[in-house]
Amino acid sequence: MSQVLPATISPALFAERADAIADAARELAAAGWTPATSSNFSMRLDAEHAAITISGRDKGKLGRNDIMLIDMHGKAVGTDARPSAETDLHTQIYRRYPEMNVVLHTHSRTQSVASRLFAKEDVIRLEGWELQKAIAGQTTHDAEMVIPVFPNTQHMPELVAQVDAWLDSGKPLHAYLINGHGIYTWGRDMAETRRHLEALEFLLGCELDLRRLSA
Ligand SMILES: CSCCC(=O)C(=O)COP(=O)(O)O
Ligand SMILES: [Zn+2]
Repeated sequence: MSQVLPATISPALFAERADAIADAARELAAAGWTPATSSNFSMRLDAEHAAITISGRDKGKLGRNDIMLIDMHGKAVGTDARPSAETDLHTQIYRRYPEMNVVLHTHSRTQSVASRLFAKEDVIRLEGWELQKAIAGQTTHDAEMVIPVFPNTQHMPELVAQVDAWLDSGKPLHAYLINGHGIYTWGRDMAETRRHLEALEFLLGCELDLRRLSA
């Protein structure tokens, strides 16, 4: 499927972002965090557009042609390809956080198990871990960082509404889990977002170990 770009987006910029998404996806897939075609990834191109993974593709085998253009309402632009089923969660972050340029969503085993275990409490409270400082704006292990766990649903507007409600309440949000599903996190660039994802994977694993050991 071919991608036609609007005159305002240079082919070089689209290619650079598509390659960055595909490279990250291959590495995350190699870590086992994108089983069975799961997960989706996007990068902002400008105020109105983002590049995002085409739905259903094997995230370990992505190339430039597996990435497509969408507008900030999640509509395909210049292609008949179908964007990720979870596109609305990406565009929501871009609309709510103009400074954020990358959104990564994965389904690792640790993320999936933690989402089920902590769903009973609605949130995961991280405190006392030095690696919390890998999240932008976190300056000490002493501060509590709260990661919400939202109920899963196949009805995307409900998920979007849950995230909106959290943000509208004024609580900070660096990432969230969806129960039985996976994690979403974001950042100003790919390196920052990868750092967030890796730190959260590690911290969730530590919390699971603590629960296991204190059982
Ligand atoms: C087989 S995974 C189910 C859908 C999902 O959760 C996911 O992350 C991948 O969906 P996409 O449409 O982005 O391929
Ligand atoms: Zn998913």
